[in-house]
Formats: sequence, structure tokens, C-alpha cells
Amino acid sequence: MSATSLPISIADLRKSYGLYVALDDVTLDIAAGEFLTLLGPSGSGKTTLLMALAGFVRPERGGLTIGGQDVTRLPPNKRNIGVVFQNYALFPHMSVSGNVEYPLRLRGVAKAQAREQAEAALARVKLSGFGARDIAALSGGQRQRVALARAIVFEPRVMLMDEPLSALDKNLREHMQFEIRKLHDDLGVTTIYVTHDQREALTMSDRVAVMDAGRIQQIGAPQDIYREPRNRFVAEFMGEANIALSSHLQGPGAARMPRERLAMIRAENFELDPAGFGDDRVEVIGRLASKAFRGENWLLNLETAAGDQFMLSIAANQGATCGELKIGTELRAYTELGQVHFLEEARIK
Ligand SMILES: Nc1ncnc2c1ncn2[C@@H]1O[C@H](COP(=O)(O)OP(=O)(O)OP(=O)(O)O)[C@@H](O)[C@H]1O
Repeated sequence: MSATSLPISIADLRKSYGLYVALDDVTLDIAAGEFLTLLGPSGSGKTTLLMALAGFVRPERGGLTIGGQDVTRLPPNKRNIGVVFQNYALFPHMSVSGNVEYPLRLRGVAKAQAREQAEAALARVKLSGFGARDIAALSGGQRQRVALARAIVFEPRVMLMDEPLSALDKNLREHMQFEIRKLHDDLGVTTIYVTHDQREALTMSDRVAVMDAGRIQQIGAPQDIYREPRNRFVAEFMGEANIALSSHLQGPGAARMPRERLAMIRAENFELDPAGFGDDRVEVIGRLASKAFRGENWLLNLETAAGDQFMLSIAANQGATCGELKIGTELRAYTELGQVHFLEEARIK
């Protein structure tokens, strides 16, 4: 954690557009130096929350503090926050250094000093020597780096990033996920990152806040949220979740489950081979409705007599026979009681 990183506190923040409540009394504390991701579907309020923090959206009620200072009524340029948007928002008519120097020039930093700081920021994002280039002469990944350099050049206390990688192709996107995380770790600046990509959220974050309908449905470390989602919404938004009533599951393990609860089992926690399963065994019996080869795994869809659908993800190196399975075949899939997670009945309202 660097000396510049500060904690953020969001208390009962509310924002409506007409009758539509975009932020429904959001309360959230972010530790100094933390990397927190807001994850949620389109329209869940992620950008509105970020913009309220940046000062571009005015909440009707609630408060925001950064490092203990109340910033709720402070204009954006007084908040000392670095912002990176989806579409880079670079000035196309300025050079790379012109773009990176811009926030410093706005703050009245002298030209020579600004140039020096811009060079240092460009070096941080591995763009040393690119200063004189035109923005138009850069690749998407390089432009995103310029946007990052521009956001860090004035040593902000907080960084806000709104889907900064969504315009990039998959490989570059994955590479940049690590680069951004590394930059965060080097600078130690408190970061709030917005995405609707659950894998990106799991990869990058210290904690993830899952949002739906203007509310935080769950907040926690990536592994905890993935393993122990509290409700159906979070379970289904994070990975392949099979959800069924506990009374619809079979095997000796199922007999020891609480009754009439919603049970969640991740697709990758099923196996087709019973070897190694004992008295904790939980079974699902169903007909193969469809199958798909996805490179590292096979995805099998079973339909049970009770009408439940189960997706099984069978590792390709263990599922050599999956290719031969005929649609309509009855299959028995196995997991352990320890892999069954019980949900609260519904999403938090
Ligand atoms: N200026 C506005 N006027 C009216 N409604 C708005 C305005 N800005 C946002 N909204 C509405 O508020 C809700 C939340 O929007 P927001 O942009 O915060 O969602 P999001 O989770 O960031 O979505 P996305 O992933 O699509 O960017 C949406 O239903 C949106 O239509």
C-alpha cells in the first residue's frame, strides 16, 4: 500500500432517474489500497455508482467519504480521482504525451515538469518512447495504456475504471487484466473497477461486489462468492450453477441434506465415474439432452425425471468417452455433499 492510497466509504447512496431507482441505498466500505470490482448485468447501476464517486452524478441522498473527507458535494476536479473509461476518451488530435500531460497542465503544472511526469507514467505502462506518436498510430491495447498513464500521471488517491478492456480482443484483454492488476499492486492506489465479465472480476479483484437492480447482492473475496453465493442471482451470474430442490437429489449424501432447500452445485464439481465417491456421494440421474466440446472440457446437459436441468463440465482429459455418448442415454453423475451449497430462497430484495 502506498502513502497515497485512501479508504472509501459509501453510505446509503441513492440515485433515481424519474421513477427508476438506479442506486438503491448502496452502502459499501473499501479499504485503502484495495482492488474492488463492481460486477453485474447491464443496467444494474455499476456506472452510476462509479460516476457518483467521480462526482459526475449527483446522488439524492447518502454520503461519500475518501480518506475520511466528505466529498459528496465536491466537484469532480477537486476529488483527485483517476478515471479510465471503456472508450479511452483520449484526445485524437493530441500526441501521446499531449494526452498524458493534459491532467497536469489542467492543474497548472509547468510544461517541463509535466513532460517529465508524463514520461514516467508512460514508462510505468511500458510505453517509453511513444510520447511523440499520434493516438491514431496506436493499437487498441496501446491506447488503453495511454489512458492508464493519463489516469495515474497526477498520482490520484483513487482510481475508477469502467469496463476499460471491453473493446479489446480476448488475448489482449487477458494480458491487460494482469497488467492493470500489476500496476495497481505497484502503485497501491485504491481501485474500483467495473465489469460485467465474471471471469475478469474473479481474476483481478481483492473483493467483488455483485450488483443487481441498484443493489449490492453480495460482496466478498472472489473464491468465497464463487463457492458460497447467497442467492440464485449471484450463483447464476458467477459461472455454471445447477440449482435444484435438495429433495430432487439422490444418493446417500442427499439423504443427509436439509429438506426443501435450494441446492447449488457447480458444473465442474460433477463426475461421471463413481470411483472415489463414498457415503457422502450425491447423485443426479438424467438423460443426456445435449453435449458440446469446449476445448478444455465437455459440457453435458442432463434432464432429470423431475424436470431439472443439470450442466456437467467434464474435463476433456478425463472425459475421453464423452464424444461417444449418444443423446438420450441415461447417465448418472456424482458429486460430494461438501460440493453442495444451499442458497437463501431468493435474491435479496
Ligand atoms: N442519465 C440517465 N437518465 C435516465 N436513466 C439513466 C441515466 N443513466 C443511467 N440510467 C439508468 O439507470 C440504470 C443503471 O445504469 P448504469 O449505467 O449505472 O448501469 P450499468 O450497470 O453500468 O450498465 P452497463 O453495464 O450497461 O453499463 C439503467 O437502467 C439506466 O438506463
